Amino acid sequence: MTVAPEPTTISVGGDYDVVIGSGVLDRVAGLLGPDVERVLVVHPPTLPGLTGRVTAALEEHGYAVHVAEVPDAEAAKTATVAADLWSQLGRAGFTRSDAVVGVGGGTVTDLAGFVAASWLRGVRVVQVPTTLLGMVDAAVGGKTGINTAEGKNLVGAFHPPAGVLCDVEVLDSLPEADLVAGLGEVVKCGFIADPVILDLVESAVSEDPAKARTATSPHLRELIERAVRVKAGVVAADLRESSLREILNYGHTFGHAIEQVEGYSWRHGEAVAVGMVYVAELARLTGHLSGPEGDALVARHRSVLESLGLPTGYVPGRWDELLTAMRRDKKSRGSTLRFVVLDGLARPTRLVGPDEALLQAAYGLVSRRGA
Ligand SMILES: NC(=O)c1ccc[n+]([C@@H]2O[C@H](COP(=O)([O-])OP(=O)(O)OC[C@H]3O[C@@H](n4cnc5c(N)ncnc54)[C@H](O)[C@@H]3O)[C@@H](O)[C@H]2O)c1
Ligand SMILES: O=C(O)C(=O)C[C@@H](O)[C@H](O)[C@H](O)COP(=O)(O)O
Ligand SMILES: [Zn+2]
Repeated sequence: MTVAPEPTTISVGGDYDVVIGSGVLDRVAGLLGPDVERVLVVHPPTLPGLTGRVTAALEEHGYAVHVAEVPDAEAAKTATVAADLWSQLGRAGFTRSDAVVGVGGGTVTDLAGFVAASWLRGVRVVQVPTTLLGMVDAAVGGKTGINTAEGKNLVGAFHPPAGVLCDVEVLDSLPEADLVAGLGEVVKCGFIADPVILDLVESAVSEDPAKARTATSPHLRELIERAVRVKAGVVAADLRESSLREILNYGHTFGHAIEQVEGYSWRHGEAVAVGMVYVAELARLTGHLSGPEGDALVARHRSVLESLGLPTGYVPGRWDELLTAMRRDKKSRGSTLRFVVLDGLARPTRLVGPDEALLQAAYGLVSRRGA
């Protein structure tokens, strides 16, 4: 019989904890604090069982629980959905000492966090991510937001959670494609900060490619913890993205552009995977990566992502739309585009205002018919 390892607690700058383990979902009440009376539990339509467990755990502790189901996936991250939640909070009389709990993937934690940030200018939020991507990235760090017709995450706030509960058991029901998309952000942490992540992924894939893509992979718990440590360290040092935090945006300028151009039919982690190959090629074209080592690092982007089943190419012929979307990236300053690129493995830096011809050439290097 294998015994599940004890939960791991990772502190984010001493401000709040991320708890990772089996069965930790039921600890939700302990994170709310003594003053809270009312709790709004925000969840997608796909998780009635998990939401019921969270709700029961809260009711057992005497909280007045209000449950709000929101549309699935990216359709949750709209002003209309946020406004509906504000109405629910208003009708139920939520005060500044009440709280929001987000139960779901990154789309739900982004929305729940934003609603908590904006209600009465900020109430407590506890995040219970139920996807790999939510656990390793979206629920940690206090970046909250919704989309507008013009682009991804264009409205939002920095609002750290009071705590994050990553119950790894819930990943058993996650569709494989969503698990793989979450591995895209894990791999990102490998390239920008912790290369052991890449070694672990590569060794898992060489042992058994199918196993590396499953929730029960023996490496998954370690990968989750390593990615959370990367994110926690970065956001503790630079919550408001004045500089260092931008490294977490590796691959996102092009990735977000794909998501928008594709009407959010691509998973975020898939689009970021292509975005990372795009910036790796851009780094080579601009001399940030050079020589055999640079070539090997670009090739490693493709090999590790493809070994997991993530996409590394995008269709040709969409340059104008992609460029328009990239201009709305939050790292842009005026008409100057800025990218996170690598000077080497785990050596992120900024590329400011590259020549448009090079941007388009990098697109040429990732574009493939049928991608
Ligand atoms: N705030 C941040 O720092 C940050 C970081 C990374 C990504 N994000 C955002 O996160 C979003 C992507 O998150 P995601 O990949 O989790 O997508 P998602 O929230 O759309 O979830 C993916 C799918 O999995 C389903 N699901 C969730 N948990 C499940 C479970 N345990 N079992 C079965 N099905 C389950 C959902 O209903 C959905 O259909 C994007 O909007 C992205 O912009 C935010
Ligand atoms: O936490 C961050 O900072 C990140 O950039 C993490 C990203 O993985 C995430 O997708 C984030 O939502 C992107 O933020 P944005 O500022 O580019 O909208
Ligand atoms: Zn992301």
